Amino acid sequence: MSTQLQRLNQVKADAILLHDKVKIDSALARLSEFLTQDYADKDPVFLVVMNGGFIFAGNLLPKLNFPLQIDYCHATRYRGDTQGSQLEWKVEPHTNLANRHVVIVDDILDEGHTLNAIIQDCIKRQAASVKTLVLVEKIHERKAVHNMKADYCELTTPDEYVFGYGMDYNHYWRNCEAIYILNQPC
Ligand SMILES: O=P(O)(O)OC[C@H]1O[C@H](OP(=O)(O)OP(=O)(O)O)[C@H](O)[C@@H]1O
Ligand SMILES: Nc1nc2[nH]cnc2c(=O)[nH]1
Repeated sequence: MSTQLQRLNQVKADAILLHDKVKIDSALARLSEFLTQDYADKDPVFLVVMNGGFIFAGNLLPKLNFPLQIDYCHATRYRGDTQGSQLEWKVEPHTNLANRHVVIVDDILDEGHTLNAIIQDCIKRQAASVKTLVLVEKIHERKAVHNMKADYCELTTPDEYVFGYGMDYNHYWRNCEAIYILNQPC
């Protein structure tokens, strides 16, 4: 096995389990109830933020038994690193969001710069409403907007780098079915 693969396996072996599959599944069940109450009659667009949002969206959206559309955008500011920098738009939404109820779906609200930029973009596109749906919120005082919170979120993480369930470590391990805290020097 290459040293790179050995290193990646070691990262997973050393990581600390934060939320297991059972906990994530029950968070998804609660989210699907709230979203059904709020959006069943609203013809919403769920705008999935690539790459991190796709596993969360792929598991949650099939639980919603009402008409909805799915689009995606890709904005990144970590690029496989554990520290964020300038936000880069890679793909903008394709759907015309004017007068639509938009729910932005992402894996994590950390400092919130990514979600904030996408919210502003949806407002600029004249969406009727814009809400945020994230799998996990990181607890700290460095939010892009004071006290920023997602509209829909059922899990939190301490102020540590996490991976799994869509979130990467050096572009790997998005495929973990649980969420782990990285336990290596960054
Ligand atoms: O709240 P913030 O501090 O802005 O960080 C959150 C963003 O960081 C991650 O994306 P990343 O830039 O790693 O791109 P990726 O989804 O392609 O991995 C994650 O998927 C969120 O979109
Ligand atoms: N994988 C991952 N991506 C992030 N983007 C912002 N914070 C994080 C984090 O803790 N883990």
